[in-house]
Amino acid sequence: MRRRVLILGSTGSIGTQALEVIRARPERFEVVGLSASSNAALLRRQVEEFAPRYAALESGEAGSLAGLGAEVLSGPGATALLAAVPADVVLNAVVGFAGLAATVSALRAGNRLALANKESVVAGGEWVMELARKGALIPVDSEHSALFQCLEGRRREEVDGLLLTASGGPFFDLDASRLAGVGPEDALRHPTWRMGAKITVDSATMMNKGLEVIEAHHLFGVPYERIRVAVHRQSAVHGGVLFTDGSAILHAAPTDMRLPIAYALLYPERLPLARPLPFAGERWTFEEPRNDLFRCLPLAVAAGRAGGPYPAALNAANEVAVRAFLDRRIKFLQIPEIVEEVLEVVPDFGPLRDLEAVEAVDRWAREEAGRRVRARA
Ligand SMILES: NC(=O)C1=CN([C@@H]2O[C@H](COP(=O)(O)OP(=O)(O)OC[C@H]3O[C@@H](n4cnc5c(N)ncnc54)[C@H](OP(=O)(O)O)[C@@H]3O)[C@@H](O)[C@H]2O)C=CC1
Ligand SMILES: CC(=O)[C@@H](O)[C@H](O)COP(=O)(O)O
Ligand SMILES: [Mn+2]
Repeated sequence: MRRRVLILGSTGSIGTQALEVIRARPERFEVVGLSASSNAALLRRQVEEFAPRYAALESGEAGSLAGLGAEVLSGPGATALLAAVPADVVLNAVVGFAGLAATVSALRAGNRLALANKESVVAGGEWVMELARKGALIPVDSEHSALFQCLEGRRREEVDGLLLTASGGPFFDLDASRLAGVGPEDALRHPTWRMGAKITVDSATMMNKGLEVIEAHHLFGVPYERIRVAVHRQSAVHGGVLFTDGSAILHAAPTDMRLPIAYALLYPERLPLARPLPFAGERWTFEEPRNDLFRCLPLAVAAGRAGGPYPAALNAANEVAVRAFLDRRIKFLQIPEIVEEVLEVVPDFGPLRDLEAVEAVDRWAREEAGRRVRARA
């Protein structure tokens, strides 16, 4: 049976790799819909190649998608609308908080969600997980796909904790004085993965690992004190489950996002996309994170533990600060500074029980962070 898939964020790093998987095995998939933010030219080429029933564009030249046989959804909210179209699986590969509405829409429609957009789970927290419990969510983030695979068929009461590995990013060996001078071109040189700009900067600050700790806490229901992070420069081991008898089951795979993407799209089947690692001759190292220098990881864990509006505020402040860093309006070390300052002034937002409530926190934190960026620019 061909899986009917919707790819949200089809023009990005995850989206294009998902289409590579589909291109390699066209007999296994039917692309029902594709969506992008503003890259109409690439979306048009994708529509020409994959002939989906729907094409969605949030902003930009939607007129250029006309005449291809696809129904065009355009304007703000087009992606979330597409996410509710009946499908076997929806891949959410949108970047940032903008992906939350689509996550909610897919889950509410009863669609299975292959989730790359970690910001949805970070900002939406328990409330999104309640929606996910009613439907089905398969993680795409490499560490969470690893954990998902290690947990399959295990007795939950025998799980003692989780291990997330971090590459350490391009700056792990630098000292504070050198870190102060790094620019976007340095941060965008990830040592092991090729990814979109936002997540690549998050990897360099270690915010990516902080977001992933929160993501793991919600996806797998494991308390923060039982989630460990180890810096593993080789990015061969992606995660592991620690058991009460002292055993650990680790997941190792090539640094190739097509594997977790394909696993989530065709779950529980595996596609022969790559060869296993050679193992013999490899050297693997596991180190403590440098929390004194890379403040985003402990800030994120503290926000996760605080709960309520804190993770959404952390995420929004980070998105604003990363954008400003990429635009050279602030320095690298000002990213954690701004995030920390915003977290210090989070007011009481009451319980976050719907999208509007989470969006209110996001808006507030963006304003707070934006003011702090302008003060430094
Ligand atoms: N890249 C990777 O290897 C990994 C990524 N992830 C996560 O996956 C998600 C996507 O990352 P990545 O592919 O790197 O990001 P990219 O920046 O490469 O791509 C983002 C995609 O989202 C679309 N998009 C941006 N804003 C909106 C919006 N407001 N509404 C709808 N679509 C939008 C973009 O469209 P357009 O091109 O038109 O701007 C693009 O298709 C992130 O949450 C990231 O953390 C997780 C693990 C690994
Ligand atoms: C591929 C993937 O899942 C990324 O989230 C990756 O883990 C980023 O690498 P870091 O370990 O450097 O954050
Ligand atoms: Mn990851």
